[in-house]
Amino acid sequence: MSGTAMRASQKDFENAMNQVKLLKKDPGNEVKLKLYALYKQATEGSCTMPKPGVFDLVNKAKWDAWNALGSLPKETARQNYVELVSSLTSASQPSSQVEPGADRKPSAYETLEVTSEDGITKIMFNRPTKKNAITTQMYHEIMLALKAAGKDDSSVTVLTGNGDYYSSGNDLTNFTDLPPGGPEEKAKNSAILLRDFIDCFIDFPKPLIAVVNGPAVGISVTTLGLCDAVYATDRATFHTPFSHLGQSPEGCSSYTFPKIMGPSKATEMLIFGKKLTAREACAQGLVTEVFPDSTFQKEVWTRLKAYAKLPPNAMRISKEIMRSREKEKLRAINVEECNVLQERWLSDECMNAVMNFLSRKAKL
Ligand SMILES: CCCCCCCCCC/C=C/CC(=O)SCCNC(=O)CCNC(=O)[C@H](O)C(C)(C)COP(=O)(O)OP(=O)(O)OC[C@H]1O[C@@H](n2cnc3c(N)ncnc32)[C@H](O)[C@@H]1OP(=O)(O)O
Repeated sequence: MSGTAMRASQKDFENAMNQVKLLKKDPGNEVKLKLYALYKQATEGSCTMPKPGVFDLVNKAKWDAWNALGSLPKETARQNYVELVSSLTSASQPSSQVEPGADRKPSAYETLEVTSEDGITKIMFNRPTKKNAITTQMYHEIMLALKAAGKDDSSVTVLTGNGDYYSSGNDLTNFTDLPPGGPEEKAKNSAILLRDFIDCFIDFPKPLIAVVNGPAVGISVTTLGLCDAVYATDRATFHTPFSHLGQSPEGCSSYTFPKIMGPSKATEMLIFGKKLTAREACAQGLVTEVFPDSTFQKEVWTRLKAYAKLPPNAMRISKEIMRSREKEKLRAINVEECNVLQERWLSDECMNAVMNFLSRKAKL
């Protein structure tokens, strides 16, 4: 088939189905759901299947995607399927032009961009089109990057985001990828993953600085309480909508937030989900300093480069003496929060909130 104006034939459709199997890169859960829905609509017509139960996350996500196509005609679904596959295959074609930096070593990370320069290791969340939401793969990559940065010869480490968001927190599609043991096994594995992830922050040996380039949500806010300094653009906001999501605090925030801002301000954030502006978060001690967005990057990086010239061993030792008394306590709090969350993730309140977001009924 050439051009999108022509109707896709059955042959085009079959070719597209074969091309999907040959895709070199996993197109991600959302695209796979779209492909599934279009395939079902093209071959069987509108969805008449009974809706799967709320705990049957994968089948429910598939059902939602198919059902959302309503009465889309079979021919249109076939056409859309062929076009979607075509866009995926052309995106994965190697470019004939040499990209700048093509001779650089391929990155060890798919979801991060990690660079080391001027004594600073910068770990940048790099899923800008998904507002840097943190997938399971990304949790693992951040842990690897932090462990490597803790041992490299840089003096300070920076966490930041690519694009307009710092991070929208946990990627809610993490809830749909169920192992054979179902939601219980997923919740158990996720609690272990979360505990190990947060331990990497607790144990990080050098100054760890968050450069908050835009809004931050959920776990990307709570981990700020474990960083050594937080610099934010005045465009940033800070939002922990745990109750809205049927969840409870993580990242040791049940301890660090009341300590930083006092119990009632922490209650507003962690229980009532109040979203703070950068200036409010600074007044409450969660943010170290706020900069105008227009000069944010320039001012912050000039300052960080100066800090990175300070003697690295002195900085390490000072951090150790400032933080060591709290480490055991933080680890214990981390375990406790993960245990509570493991139960919360299986609750109707949490499942419904996640499903509402995934079926596009709710946003924060
Ligand atoms: C069974 C147990 C499993 C448990 C697994 C958990 C493992 C560890 C958990 C640790 C706990 C962490 C707690 C938290 O972090 S809570 C916070 C979770 N985050 C959210 O609820 C944010 C949800 N996102 C939104 O409300 C909005 O996207 C936004 C951030 C307000 C931005 O809105 P805007 O209109 O500007 O942009 P879009 O919505 O169009 O976003 C662009 C695309 O990005 C996708 N997106 C954004 N954020 C997320 C997210 N957190 N999870 C998944 N996808 C996200 C969005 O869907 C758009 O995608 P599209 O272009 O394909 O439609």
